[in-house]
Amino acid sequence: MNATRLAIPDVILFEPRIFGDERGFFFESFNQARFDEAVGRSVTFVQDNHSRSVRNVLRGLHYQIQQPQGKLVRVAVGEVFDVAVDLRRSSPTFGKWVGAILSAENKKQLWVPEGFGHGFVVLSDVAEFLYKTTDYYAPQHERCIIWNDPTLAIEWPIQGEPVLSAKDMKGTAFLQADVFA
Ligand SMILES: Cc1cn([C@H]2C[C@H](O)[C@@H](COP(=O)(O)OP(=O)(O)O[C@H]3O[C@@H](C)C(=O)[C@@H](O)[C@H]3O)O2)c(=O)[nH]c1=O
Repeated sequence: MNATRLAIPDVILFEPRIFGDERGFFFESFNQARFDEAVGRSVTFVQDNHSRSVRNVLRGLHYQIQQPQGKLVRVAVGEVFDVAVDLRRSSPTFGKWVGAILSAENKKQLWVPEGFGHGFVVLSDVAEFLYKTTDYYAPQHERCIIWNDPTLAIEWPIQGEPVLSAKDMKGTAFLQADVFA
């Protein structure tokens, strides 16, 4: 497993070692000891999520202002562009974003720590998105920043308008959003 810190160093891209043979493939999709070593601390996950979306669906930018969730995300079907936005005011990279292509083919995983907004857009006909979270879903603490916020200026690799949930259409501007200390 290869672990690479991105331009926001707390965000880590994992590339698992794939064992292919005539039957298909095998890889460790999660290894607690290796994960903790790469992150540099002990991380506990409490929830696993799985969503399916069609092309151009954009989910995000989501976070929980209390009970913040670290997320280890991956794609089992299709391809997405996945984004993490640093929402920690005290961070040197506050308001910056990083993105990565995650796909069933490349099997990459992104570690999006607590204190980040998270979202993705689907680049294939369908995508199945799997992720582990470090805290439970708490809708009362859920916040959404609008995907196309001009201050964040995320370069989503799509043409035209994405497909959004009613909730995500009403996302807040970054400059008005609740953020972390
Ligand atoms: C996220 C979540 C949703 N739900 C329910 C609430 C709702 O009825 C339905 C769909 O929820 P949403 O529209 O919020 O799902 P979705 O837009 O996929 O939300 C997810 O987006 C990505 C980008 C993230 O980062 C996740 O943390 C999460 O916020 O599922 C749960 O029961 N548990 C959960 O953990």
